[in-house]
Amino acid sequence: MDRATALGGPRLPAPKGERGPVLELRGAAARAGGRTLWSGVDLTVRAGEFTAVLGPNGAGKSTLVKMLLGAAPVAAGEVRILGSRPGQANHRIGYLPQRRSFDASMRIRGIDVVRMGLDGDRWGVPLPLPGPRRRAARARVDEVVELVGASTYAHRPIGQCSGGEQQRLLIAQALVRRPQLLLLDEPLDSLDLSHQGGVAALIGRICHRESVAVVMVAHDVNPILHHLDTVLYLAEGGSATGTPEEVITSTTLTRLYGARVEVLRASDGRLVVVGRPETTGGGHAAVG
Ligand SMILES: Nc1ncnc2c1ncn2[C@@H]1O[C@H](COP(=O)(O)OP(=O)(O)OP(=O)(O)O)[C@@H](O)[C@H]1O
Repeated sequence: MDRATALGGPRLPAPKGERGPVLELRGAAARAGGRTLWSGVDLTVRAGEFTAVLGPNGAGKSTLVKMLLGAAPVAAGEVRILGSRPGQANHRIGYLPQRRSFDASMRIRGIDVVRMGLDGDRWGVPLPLPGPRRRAARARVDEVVELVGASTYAHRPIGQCSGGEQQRLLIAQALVRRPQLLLLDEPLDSLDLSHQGGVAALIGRICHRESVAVVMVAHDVNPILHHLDTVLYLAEGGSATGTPEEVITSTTLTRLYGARVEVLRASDGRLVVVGRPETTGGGHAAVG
């Protein structure tokens, strides 16, 4: 299941251009605050694949995302994104950081927030463009707003949009430059259940229909379970990689945590982890 063995050793093969994997980690390790957060991580993500990064608070999930953007060092092993080292292909990556929301008094329109993703400077004032480029930019913004189903509220001040609507607009912003990889850090956090389901389905659709590779940090796997191809579970400094059916099992999580953990399936199909040595208040009712 851990793919290190299947892929044979820590060295990465030579880049294969656009047809190669979008993301590859081989024997990768992360350090922060003077300690190793995780090590020996192997992961391959290809175009159109949806990967969830799960694990308890403090396991180093956000640090992984920062590492992929070149904002946190690779402590050991190899990491390659779109054939380059982390940080060198960021213009081809759409990124949605953790816990971003807008104050109710924020007057800027949703559509302008989306447009900022196109201009590169997400929080600056868009530069005036010559006519044809301006029209192309406007068409792309409209296209992506429609893709995320935000057309009816995109012209409202973003501060007046609901959390789920804001999240859709931010996903549109991350998508507007046609990224090949979408990095999402807990995009379902703080959304109610119905919005979680809607945004999860949207991300699944973007991934599988538009062939965008998605790597998403999640606390609860349940809203995305049916859209996922791969799970990377980080805990206790180690990792497990594979399909959700391979990773989210009593056997795998017991091995990873080094303590008895039971995975139960509720009658509605939701997975419940019991006995996980949880480090914070996430509870035992979710997997992640
Ligand atoms: N720059 C830093 N300096 C010192 N410690 C750091 C730094 N960045 C992260 N850490 C620590 O590394 C650990 C992992 O942090 P990270 O944010 O990656 O965890 P996480 O799995 O995303 O957690 P959560 O689920 O709570 O968001 C935490 O203990 C955090 O305090």
